[in-house]
This record gives sequence, C-alpha cells and structure tokens, in this order.
Amino acid sequence: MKTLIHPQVDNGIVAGRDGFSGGYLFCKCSSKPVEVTVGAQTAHNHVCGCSKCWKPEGALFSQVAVVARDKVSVTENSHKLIIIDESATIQRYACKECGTHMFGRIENTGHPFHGLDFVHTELSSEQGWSAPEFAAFVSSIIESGAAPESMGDVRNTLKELGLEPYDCLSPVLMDAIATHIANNG
Ligand SMILES: N[C@@H](CCC(=O)N[C@@H](CSCO)C(=O)NCC(=O)O)C(=O)O
Ligand SMILES: [Zn+2]
Ligand SMILES: [Zn+2]
Repeated sequence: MKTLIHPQVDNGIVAGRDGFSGGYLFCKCSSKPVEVTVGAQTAHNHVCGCSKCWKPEGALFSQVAVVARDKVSVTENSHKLIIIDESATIQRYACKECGTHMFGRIENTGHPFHGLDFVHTELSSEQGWSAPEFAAFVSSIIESGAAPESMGDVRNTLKELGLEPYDCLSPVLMDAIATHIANNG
C-alpha cells in the first residue's frame, strides 16, 4: 500500500535545475515572516525520518539538504528565531511564532559536516533546488509514533519513488563521516 511520505515527493520527484544558484526561504507566518537567503544550490537533499528534523503538518518525513554555511544568511525578521536545542549537534533555528525550522548549523569544528547548514528548500517558492536522493533514518519514524507494522509499506513506497531507504545516512555520507574520523581521530 502506498504511504504518504512528504508533499515534495508524494507526486514524484522533480529534478533540480543545472545552473540554479539559490533563493529565499520563508517561515509560515502570515505577518513579518523570517526570510533566509541561500546563495547557492543545495546538495545531498534527502527525506529524513528522524524525530529532530522539522516536518510540515501531517508529513511522515522531513525533507532536508545541505549548503555551505557562508551561503546562508537571515535577511528579514531574525529577532523571531530561537535555537530549538542548544546541546544538539545540529542547532536548529526556528521561528518562535510558527515553529518552522529555518536552518540548522553545526558549531563543533571537529564534526565531519562542520561548515554545512541544513535547510528545507520547500520553504522557497523558487524551482530548481537539488532533488531528494535517498531516505535517511527511516526506522526512526517509529520513535515519532509510526506503527512498526507499517514499515514494509513505507520502505516499498520510498523505493517506488526512487528514494533508497537507509536507517542512518546514505553510504556516501556514512563513508564521508568514517573517512573524516579515520583522518582526524
Ligand atoms: N533516532 C534518532 C536519530 C536522530 C539523528 O541522529 N538524526 C541525524 C540526522 S538529521 C538530518 O539528516 C543527525 O545527524 N542528528 C543530529 C542532530 O539532530 O543534532 C531520532 O529520531 O531522534
Ligand atoms: Zn514564523
Ligand atoms: Zn533528521
């Protein structure tokens, strides 16, 4: 049985556009929304089942990608941003009024992904952002209330969409993490 994953992928995945160079993310507030400017194309876009990444209302997964942190800036209404959990590896900056996560940042300079910010490109009206490539932390949706018996349908749906399901990150990213640890201790 088909399962709804996330509005950005449920009707098929739209390819990114060559030469796309970024855009604006807006929170859900109807008045004075937080605006984040992303000055580059994103990479490693994926759907994530973890309990920490922001999901739109009703979605089973989040959709999240990375971009160099020096390409991310808060350009309107920064006073509305709070850090959800200062002790988390990824510090997620959310609008305190509507709850939308605007970007996540890693401050630990020793972390393999330091220098990359996490963003939800669905918050942008521009078309051309990099397309989701895989599904991460799939088993983690159970932690947020998904029925363990539904996991077969969830994984089959992800595969039909072309999003290979993993219970951590993709092999490419896990290899990058391991390589960083091997080289840096
Ligand atoms: N089972 C946990 C997993 C949470 C987790 O490790 N999430 C990953 C991926 S987030 C983007 O892909 C992570 O790196 N987390 C670090 C952090 O959130 O600070 C759960 O579901 O909570
Ligand atoms: Zn808001
Ligand atoms: Zn996540």
